[in-house]
Amino acid sequence: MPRQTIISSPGKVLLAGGYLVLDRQFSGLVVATSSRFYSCVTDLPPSDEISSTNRATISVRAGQFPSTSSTWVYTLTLSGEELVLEQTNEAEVGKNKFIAISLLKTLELAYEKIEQEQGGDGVKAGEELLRRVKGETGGQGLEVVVLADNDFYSQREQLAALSLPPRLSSLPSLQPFTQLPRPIPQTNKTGLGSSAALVTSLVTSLLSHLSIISLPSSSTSSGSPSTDLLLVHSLAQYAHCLAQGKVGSGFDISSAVFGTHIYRRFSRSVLTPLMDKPPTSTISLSSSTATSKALPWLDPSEWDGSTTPFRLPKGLRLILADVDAGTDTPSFVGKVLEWRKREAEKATEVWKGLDKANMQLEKLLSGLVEREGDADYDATLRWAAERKFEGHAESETADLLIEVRATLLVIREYLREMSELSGVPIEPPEQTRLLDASSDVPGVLGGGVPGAGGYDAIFLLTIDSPDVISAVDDLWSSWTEMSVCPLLAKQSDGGLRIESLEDVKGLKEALTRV
Ligand SMILES: Nc1ncnc2c1ncn2[C@@H]1O[C@H](COP(=O)(O)OP(=O)(O)OP(=O)(O)O)[C@@H](O)[C@H]1O
Ligand SMILES: C[C@@](O)(CCOP(=O)(O)O)CC(=O)O
Repeated sequence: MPRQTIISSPGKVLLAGGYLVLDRQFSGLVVATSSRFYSCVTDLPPSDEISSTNRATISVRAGQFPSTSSTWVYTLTLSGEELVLEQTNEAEVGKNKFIAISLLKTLELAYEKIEQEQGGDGVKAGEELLRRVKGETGGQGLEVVVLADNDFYSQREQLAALSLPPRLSSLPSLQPFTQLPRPIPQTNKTGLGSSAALVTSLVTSLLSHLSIISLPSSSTSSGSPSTDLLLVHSLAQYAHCLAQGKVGSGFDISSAVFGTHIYRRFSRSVLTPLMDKPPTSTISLSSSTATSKALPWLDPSEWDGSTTPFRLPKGLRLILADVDAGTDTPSFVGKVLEWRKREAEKATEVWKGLDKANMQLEKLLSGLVEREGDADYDATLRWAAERKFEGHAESETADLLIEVRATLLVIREYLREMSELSGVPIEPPEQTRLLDASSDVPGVLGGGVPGAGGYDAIFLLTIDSPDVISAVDDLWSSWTEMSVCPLLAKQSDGGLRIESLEDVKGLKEALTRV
């Protein structure tokens, strides 16, 4: 049996803090999802041909997409004082920047770690890295298969093909890792952060497989993270920023690594020296290039972002929907920030007010977490599932639920004000109507547009009761103004996870399907 390493990362929902979280003064509430992205690394067997001792193959296949257009093959060659990574099938399948950069930066870091451990002989460290890529048995290299839970991509067509309506109750009928008909660029994503979860699981599975790091069996933001986990975080942030061509806030990578938490970003200057390096596909093994190493900049002690523990209270549920209004997602961030610059005084007022409401939401949700053990907690949630939160507050838990509802409305008001002032449809009127109607369903606390907003998605925070969920499902399936397709995902606290093949439903079948 060839050696195999499987790592998964959760998707994300930025419940509160969109735009604000780009600025270190403010933080955001990021909730990880139960839907995950998997990266499976397996040793390739030795080849029958006389394989070159100074070369290894690394192939990465997006398992649920057409394999002819979704397998990227690279060779890693040791040549003098360099390791060179080259894609061999670019003419046939094109590039996948997120994969190519993740591979290169992971190998670069792996090389630097080995060099550090071995006391500084560059070429020897390069040889050792190549040996690890080829595995104990001297195989051809590594085969990676990446697979995302169905939620990451729109499943409207797949449901229609099974004659199923786009309802929550239909989703379990889809095969896990359902095969999608078109290549990735022609596939609609749902906003769970496929590229961040891909990069995070990919770099971690490779570092782990090459014995560069060792991970705890599960990672959440509650315990203090290990140095290896923090290093994975900085590497994934770096690779993701390079592939995106910009330094975003990084909340998506942070939740892919640590799970649900309150996120405060790292200073852009942490990554500037690495982002400014000229692009290259080689790793120099010469010790005279010590100044251009990545490791010193990725050292966790240099990173000033923070993750503060936070989770949704027991008995509440996050429901998500992919809203396909048929619009392009324009570059909202640039326009909003332009407006913020132009009208600094007004924007600061809005930013501060919105931040206060976001932090109030965090305080109320944490207040509910503290009450989870109270004798009346479950009964109060049952009460809330039937009422529309009007009327007399019957307990402190009820007070908190009512306040959560009010605070979600305040946050939405601020986002609409931002929309109006900046001219960017963060919560456009179509979404307002959908959110208002959804918030009117008994047992729904409220909702909003996650992250940057727009027409793409909505989230609801509800009492986790089958009646409430099916009432939401009914409303959404009868909604005519836009097509609303629910996702299966719930909130989940965990971040990166080591997986075993048997424990993930459908994974074994998906890995053997070509
Ligand atoms: N299953 C996959 N296999 C390989 N690459 C993928 C896969 N899913 C996404 N990608 C990569 O991520 C890119 C999409 O990244 P982009 O940053 O545009 O979207 P995103 O913000 O992650 O989207 P969303 O949040 O909607 O998932 C794709 O072009 C592809 O390079
Ligand atoms: C607008 C912004 O704050 C959030 C974007 O979130 P999302 O990708 O729409 O979930 C940008 C960022 O944080 O990088």
